[in-house]
Amino acid sequence: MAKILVADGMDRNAAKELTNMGHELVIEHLDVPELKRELGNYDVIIVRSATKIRKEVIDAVAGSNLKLIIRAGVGLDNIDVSYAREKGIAVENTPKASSASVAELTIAHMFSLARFLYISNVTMRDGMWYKKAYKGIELSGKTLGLIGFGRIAIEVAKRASVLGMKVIYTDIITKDGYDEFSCVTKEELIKTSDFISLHIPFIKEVGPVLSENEFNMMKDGVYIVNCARGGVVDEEALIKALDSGKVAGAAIDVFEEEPTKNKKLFTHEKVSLTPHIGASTKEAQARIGLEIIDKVKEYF
Ligand SMILES: NC(=O)c1ccc[n+]([C@@H]2O[C@H](COP(=O)([O-])OP(=O)(O)OC[C@H]3O[C@@H](n4cnc5c(N)ncnc54)[C@H](O)[C@@H]3O)[C@@H](O)[C@H]2O)c1
Ligand SMILES: O=C(O)CC[C@@H](O)C(=O)O
Repeated sequence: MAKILVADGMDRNAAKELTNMGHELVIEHLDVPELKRELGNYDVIIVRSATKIRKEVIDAVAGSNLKLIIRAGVGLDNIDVSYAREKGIAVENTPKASSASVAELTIAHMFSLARFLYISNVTMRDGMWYKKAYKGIELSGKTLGLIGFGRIAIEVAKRASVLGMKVIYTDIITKDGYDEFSCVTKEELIKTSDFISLHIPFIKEVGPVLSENEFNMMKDGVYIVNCARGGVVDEEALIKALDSGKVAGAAIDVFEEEPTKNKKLFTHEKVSLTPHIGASTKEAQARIGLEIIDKVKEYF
């Protein structure tokens, strides 16, 4: 049986099930010095995005009891994965569970931008009635360009096409079986999309895939949605493009630093914001819980 540290919370039913299976669960968020001191006493740690497991933590616990790091989610950018594996610590994630939830948030953000939902909720609370200022657009008939065409983007594409959008995508890997959507080059996507939504991992060595150069190539009045990772869009270049009017609006769930301190971005009148909640639905968290149970069963 395993001693498991649940560092960033998890679905209550799944936690109960792990306990019923005989595992010992401690539910507590630890900071880096505490992780370095205490993580070696556990067999497994389960994290979401708040806990970072970097080289210094891995070095402190290498050769201890710790055998498995489970990322309750998709992105592994908060863990030094190859270094952990080099030190004999397995790393697993739960990649399938949240795709529908993130896709729904992406679509919600597109509506929010198109119809000023995010800003009219603010100004009306201040007693304003800016009816004339909020002349929106329909999503129907617009071109949605998806950068990355994996699990989440495919769910976005299906929903967007039902709304009457033309969906195009670009990916570094060829994707078969999606003839209803057009695969194009990144450059063509950037030049022809009315909405651009990103669904790729953040890779430090690659850096942002949308920077000043890409913004300059876009249609005037384009909308940007990022429910993928902070860092895949250059925040300063985005602010500049919003200020110039090149970008009509941006919806952002994920930030270069979280919680974000980029005041210019989070107070911008053309930005629809959520605090990294793509996977934060009851259904996604319940499915993630089930995937976690399967992962623990594989090892213990
Ligand atoms: N906002 C949230 O709460 C939330 C929740 C889950 C996942 N995510 C993010 O969404 C990302 C996508 O998740 P997924 O499950 O669809 O992953 P996935 O692995 O199924 O799909 C990612 C796709 O991006 C492609 N890709 C990678 N780099 C690319 C690049 N530079 N240009 C074009 N294509 C590229 C890959 O080939 C792959 O097809 C995750 O990496 C994660 O960072 C965010
Ligand atoms: O765990 C979270 O809160 C976010 C998860 C999400 O970004 C992911 O990559 O799965």
